[in-house]
Amino acid sequence: MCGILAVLGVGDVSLAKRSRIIELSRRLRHRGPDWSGIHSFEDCYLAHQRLAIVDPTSGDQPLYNEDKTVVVTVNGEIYNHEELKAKLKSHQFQTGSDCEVIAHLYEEYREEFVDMLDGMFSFVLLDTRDKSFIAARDAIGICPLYMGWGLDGSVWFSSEMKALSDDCERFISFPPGHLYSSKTGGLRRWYNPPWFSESIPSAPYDPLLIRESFEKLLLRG
Ligand SMILES: NC(=O)CC[C@H](N)C(=O)O
Repeated sequence: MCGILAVLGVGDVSLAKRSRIIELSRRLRHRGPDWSGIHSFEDCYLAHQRLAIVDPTSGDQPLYNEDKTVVVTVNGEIYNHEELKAKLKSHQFQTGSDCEVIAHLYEEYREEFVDMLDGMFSFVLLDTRDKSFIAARDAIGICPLYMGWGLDGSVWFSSEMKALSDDCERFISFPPGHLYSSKTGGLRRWYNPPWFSESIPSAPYDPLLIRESFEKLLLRG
């Protein structure tokens, strides 16, 4: 599981606001009993409740890039993290967490890396250099994510509705396979498999091929 809560642009850097966000993050404690973490940058807060799975000793979150200008809070598991790390030779990883790869991929590819991830995930990433942020959810929505808007102009993301419903004027269930970018201010679909198209398949029915494809998928899991 793991629980994530991110509050961006809340316009309040008081201790009272920080305490409120920690209190709200505690509402997700049942999702992650192993660690509680929070990173704040000006009026942006990223919190995490961790159920430690990959690298329990050093993978506490939020996670960062090398100089800590990129911060990320993640629920989920990135199955192909070793493969992706191998592509990021010039990067120095601080932990053995599968999720750290997200911060480094962002440095290389900006918003265009989400379809490189093989796994189940919901995450929020803050780039402190320009205070922009992105949030994304896996292709079919295995990991939950909600998004909300506060009256003060703040944008909220949470694994469960209960951490944002009291403080947001309105909120939605974050659509699976989508990415939110603060730069464009909107949601867009990152998951675009060829079978989303309306075209009717012309390949003849081949039960053996179907069986082999299913087996391949199961072995990968
Ligand atoms: N439970 C989770 O979402 C796990 C997060 C991350 N993969 C870890 O192992 O810590």
